[in-house]
Amino acid sequence: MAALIRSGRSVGGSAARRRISSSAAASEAWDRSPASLGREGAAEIGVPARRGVRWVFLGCPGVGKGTYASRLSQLLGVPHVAMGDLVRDELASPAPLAKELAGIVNQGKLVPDEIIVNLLSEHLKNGEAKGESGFILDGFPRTIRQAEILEGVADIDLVINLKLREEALLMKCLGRRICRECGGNFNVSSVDIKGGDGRPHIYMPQILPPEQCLSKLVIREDDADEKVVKTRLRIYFDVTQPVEEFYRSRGKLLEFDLPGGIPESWRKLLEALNLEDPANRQSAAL
Ligand SMILES: Nc1ncnc2c1ncn2[C@@H]1O[C@H](COP(=O)(O)OP(=O)(O)O)[C@@H](O)[C@H]1O
Repeated sequence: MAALIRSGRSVGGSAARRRISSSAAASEAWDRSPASLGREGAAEIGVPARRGVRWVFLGCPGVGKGTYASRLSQLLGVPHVAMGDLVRDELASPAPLAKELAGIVNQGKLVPDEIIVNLLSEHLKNGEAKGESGFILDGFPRTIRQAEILEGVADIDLVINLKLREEALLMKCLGRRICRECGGNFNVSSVDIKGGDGRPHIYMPQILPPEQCLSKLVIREDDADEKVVKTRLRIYFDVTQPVEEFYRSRGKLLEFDLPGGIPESWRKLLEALNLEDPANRQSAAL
């Protein structure tokens, strides 16, 4: 396990770990990000570039962890590490483990911690060898044991907990489509759930694929069956939700209720993180 995430400096050991507010954590991490530091500029004046952010995304299946983790990874210049993709790559490989994994994943169950930690460790080691620093983890940790292992090897700056009502999660999983060629993620369901009892109206439009992807759309096996999606949601509530408390008690959890579709949610997430997307600034100026 020692191989897992060795790169970068640690921002204090576990005893010295500070309780930091989420927005303070975000702006502190932003200060450390290659995007704001300017790697070339730093090198020119002889200052070594500091490490990239180490953030984690938590949230139920279908909530959109992949979408927002991927956008933030581009914005902050750190790798997006999607645990589900690492598992699916292993499934698609001729590795002897693939068959065993398929049985677990296609039933919506969690892969044993040891296998997951090995897959992640290997991936991060390869990234480290290529000079990568920092990460945005999506889909890890999913158990308290995984969170403890991660805590033993890396200081996490911030954990973003994405939240959405259960009815919407179910619709989003069942409507998810992936382009087998470009890997693009789309959704043929639109979510429109009335507000009431203090809950806001939720509207998330379909995310339709471009023409060239239309004939190449596939459905993930674990999204294809409502029973399997419900199993994944139940497992999240039983096994993964305690991980939220693990980070809440360490002052690292940023709770974020998705307000609607991607443009609105992305804008509000950036606000909550005290970040600015230059692409948004440009389009606002047009
Ligand atoms: N951290 C993890 N621990 C155990 N199993 C995992 C983990 N991450 C991914 N998996 C396996 O891969 C599947 C797909 O993961 P992911 O794409 O992240 O799904 P979701 O869309 O449900 O969040 C999970 O249902 C599980 O079987």
